[in-house]
Order: sequence, then C-alpha cells, then structure tokens
Amino acid sequence: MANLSVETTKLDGVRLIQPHRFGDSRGFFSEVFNLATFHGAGFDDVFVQDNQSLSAHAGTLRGLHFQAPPRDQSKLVRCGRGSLWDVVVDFRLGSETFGQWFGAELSAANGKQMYVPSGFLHGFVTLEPQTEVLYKCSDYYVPDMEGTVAWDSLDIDWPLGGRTPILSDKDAAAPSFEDVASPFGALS
Ligand SMILES: Cc1cn([C@H]2C[C@H](O)[C@@H](COP(=O)(O)OP(=O)(O)O[C@H]3O[C@H](C)C(=O)[C@H](O)[C@H]3O)O2)c(=O)[nH]c1=O
Repeated sequence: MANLSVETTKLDGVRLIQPHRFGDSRGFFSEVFNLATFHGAGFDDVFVQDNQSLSAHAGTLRGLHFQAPPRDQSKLVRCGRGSLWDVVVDFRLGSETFGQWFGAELSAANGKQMYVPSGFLHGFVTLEPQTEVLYKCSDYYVPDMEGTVAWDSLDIDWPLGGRTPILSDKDAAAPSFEDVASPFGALS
C-alpha cells in the first residue's frame, strides 16, 4: 500500500507531503496522488483541475496569487522537473499568523509536495532552468476572481542571489500586500 508522510509547518493548515517512492534498479515508482490516501492523511479537498507550468529560466518568479471566495482554491503543488522554492503567505483576516510566510524547496529529486490551503497566497521562484510545476486545484480557474500581491512587498527571503526575478507583466504590476484587502476570514 503506497503511503505518504505529512509534516506540519508554522502556518496552521500548510503542510508538506512526502509520497513514498518504491525504488528498484530501474529507478522508482510513486503514487504522487491517491484520493483515499490523501483523505486518510487528514485532508478533505477534492481537486477538480490539474495545472502544469514550465519556466525556461532559473529565477522565474510566479506569484503571489490567490482566487477569492466563493471560488477560492486549495492547491497541492509538486515539481516534475528541476527545482523551485515554493512560498505560501497567510492571508486570513484575524489569523495569528496573518502576513507570515513559509517557504520550502520542492524538486523532482525530493518529491516533496506543498499543500496550500484556501486563504493563503501562493508563489514560487525556480531554482534551475526548465523547471516544471504540477499542481492540483480544488476549484476551477475564474479569472475575474483572481488576485495578486507584489512578490517583494513582504519580508520573504526569496533565494534570488541578488538577481531581479523574471516576472509576468501581471506580477510586475501587482499591488503591495498592504494595499490588497483580504477576502478571506480567519476560519476560511
Ligand atoms: C492559473 C491559470 C491560468 N490560465 C491561463 C491564463 C493566462 O493566459 C495563462 C498564464 O496564466 P498566469 O500568468 O496567471 O500563470 P501563472 O503566473 O503561472 O499563475 C499561477 O501561478 C501561481 C504560482 C499560482 O499559484 C496560480 O495557480 C496561478 O496564478 O494561463 C488558465 O487558463 N487557467 C489557470 O488556472
């Protein structure tokens, strides 16, 4: 029976998931998602959309993004190729950790997955070229409900090595954290 291990973080609800890898002389096999195993580990999300993004260059930063209620999304993020530093920010009004962030390296090598609950901003910066990110979302994409927060408007310690990140026009124009009213209550 494939299994997984779950690691809690300093942000309530944000967890790192490590699916088991069955190694042999060919390489490995892993059930990277199994609904029964996922629910058995204490999660209750049902994901409806799988996303994939490929970033050609290291230092590509996507985020910080959210989708507002009632179309808010929880996400399960993993790296299929390369490596990235994944960041989540508590955006739940009234939360004791409101505005606090947590980051972790996800890579094709380590197989780690980041569980991003609804109510959190999400973003990542790639650590090597041709990095592929795969993630599940608990609701469909609704562009009109999407929001952005400037990647550099919090004290996030992005591993950029002093370089300016590669950004989309949308992310380059994102408002500062203090200028974005959170649509999430503490209990979302
Ligand atoms: C998110 C999304 C985008 N798109 C279209 C919209 C644009 O024409 C194109 C690129 O979208 P965007 O620039 O928003 O992609 P990213 O910058 O990678 O955004 C994502 O990256 C951060 C880290 C996230 O957590 C979000 O899931 C998501 O916002 O894909 C879709 O058709 N469906 C979708 O679900």
